[in-house]
Amino acid sequence: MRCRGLKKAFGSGDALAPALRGIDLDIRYGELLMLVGPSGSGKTTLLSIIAGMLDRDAGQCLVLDHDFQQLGPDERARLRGESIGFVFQAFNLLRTLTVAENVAVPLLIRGTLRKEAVAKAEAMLAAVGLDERANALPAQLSGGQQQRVAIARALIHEPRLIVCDEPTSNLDHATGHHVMALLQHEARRPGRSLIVVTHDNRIFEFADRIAYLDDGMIVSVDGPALPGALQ
Ligand SMILES: Nc1ncnc2c1ncn2[C@@H]1O[C@H](COP(=O)(O)OP(=O)(O)OP(=O)(O)O)[C@@H](O)[C@H]1O
Repeated sequence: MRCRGLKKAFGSGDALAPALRGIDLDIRYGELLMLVGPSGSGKTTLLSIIAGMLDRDAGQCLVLDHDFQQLGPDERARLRGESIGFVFQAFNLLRTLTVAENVAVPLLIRGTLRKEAVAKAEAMLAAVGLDERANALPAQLSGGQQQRVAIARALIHEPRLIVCDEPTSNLDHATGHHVMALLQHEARRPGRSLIVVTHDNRIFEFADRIAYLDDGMIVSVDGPALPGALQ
């Protein structure tokens, strides 16, 4: 992922409010990058542009060798569905499907047979410590358990880029560490990258680099320098 001079504002006229004011950022394969900064500093806006959910106003952004903004709606949806896994603050679980079926959805959409998809979902649920809840409905789970279901769903189709907005916000310390270890393991696999927006300083230790945002700018990047990157 490579962003240069990325700008985004919301509103118009007198109410125009810049959210990103020129972001330069690279993410390499095998890396877990955290985006950290005060509320309103632009973290979710940046994540949304990287994940192709929001258009930028200016600058460049190449994700998995594609510029989302140059793609039509079908191509965008296909690239997102195949190559990006999402973990949002709102878990967006489907209430009428079981936990295993929810996790299986990304595979079912891609045409995997139901039996195979659910078996994979059960294995992924075991990885997040929820195999015993596979047949429950989401409403029967705690917030932290639903968070882990959302993480299992984001990983099941082995996306090359995983974007997470506050993935540990509903988790206790031990569960948060367990989930971050799983995410870190995913980021280490060949051809993978992971971006985590977080306020949770208990998980900073899992980052390869931490980019600090303030007022729509990256003010510093901690961690090993990237060759050729603007830091
Ligand atoms: N859809 C929107 N419409 C108008 N303004 C928005 C919108 N989304 C974000 N903003 C504004 O853009 C700025 C950056 O918001 P953003 O949500 O990216 O910050 P953040 O760092 O993720 O904050 P938080 O940590 O509270 O989630 C804020 O001033 C916010 O009010």
